[in-house]
Amino acid sequence: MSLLVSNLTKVFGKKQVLQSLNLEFTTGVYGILGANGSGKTTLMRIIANVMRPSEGNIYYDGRDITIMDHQYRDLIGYLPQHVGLYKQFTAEKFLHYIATLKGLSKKEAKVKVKETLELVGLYDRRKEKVGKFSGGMKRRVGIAQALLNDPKILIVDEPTAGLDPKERIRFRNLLSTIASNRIVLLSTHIVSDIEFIAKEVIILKDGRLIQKESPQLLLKELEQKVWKVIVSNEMEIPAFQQSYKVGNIVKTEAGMELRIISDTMPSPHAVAVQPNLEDLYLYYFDEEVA
Ligand SMILES: Nc1ncnc2c1ncn2[C@@H]1O[C@H](COP(=O)(O)OP(=O)(O)OP(=O)(O)O)[C@@H](O)[C@H]1O
Repeated sequence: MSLLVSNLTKVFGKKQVLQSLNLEFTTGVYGILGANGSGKTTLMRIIANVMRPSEGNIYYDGRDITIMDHQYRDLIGYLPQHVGLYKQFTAEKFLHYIATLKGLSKKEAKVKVKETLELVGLYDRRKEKVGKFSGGMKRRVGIAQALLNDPKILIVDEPTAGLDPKERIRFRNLLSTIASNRIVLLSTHIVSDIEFIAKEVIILKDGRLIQKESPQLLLKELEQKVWKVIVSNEMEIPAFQQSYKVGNIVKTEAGMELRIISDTMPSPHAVAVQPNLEDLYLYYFDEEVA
């Protein structure tokens, strides 16, 4: 199974939001990482076939998705950033309702609703109203609805926003399980979401592809670019912040320890340290880590 994004461009008015993107996906989780406004949602909407590109094509197993039309839609499960759940419905009733909208027969719906509720760990809570669920549980209902038609391609936009750390881990593991025989595209600006589960990380900046690599390779490329510098006087910190990207600053017995991302050694006493994905985010996006 393969999904090919070819020369994809999207323009809104005069603004070019996606610029000649070329990407290929096979089964597994792909993390789409980018700062706010980098084009993640636009890319996902186009792949989900709810928005048309200005230029370029998408091919599923070699076939243009515009020609496949509803056949392609049947292959897609999409969980947008903000999904409207019917709060008065129980989880089970809501899923039955969506199954009807997706054109499943009553018999198919019965099987799939049970199966997806079990998969997302909500079968025991199926009789409870969705409005009473926690953020994580609502996201799991969202995933369940996206999986009802047994999609080959699952697209989830910022799925862990607003979840607590425990819910986030649970959600990540769920996506990992689902991806064993599907393409899962996950957009996020939270680095830890993709650190452990993504086969590849796609870094978007201003609608351009900056990197597409496994997390391991991306980190390897950062070796000798992440440094630890200890300063004895706090007054020295602003000078480093002006000249370099400075990550965490920690107070230690030896003084203030600065984590610095720099292609060159930032000070004669700097020591190279093991890079992590937070460093990667700072390296590519000159911003605070979310
Ligand atoms: N329908 C639209 N009309 C005009 N501009 C749009 C439209 N949709 C998105 N944009 C603009 O396109 C750019 C990319 O938006 P997009 O939502 O794809 O980014 P994103 O990476 O998903 O950001 P976020 O993380 O904030 O959701 C933004 O500058 C946004 O304002």
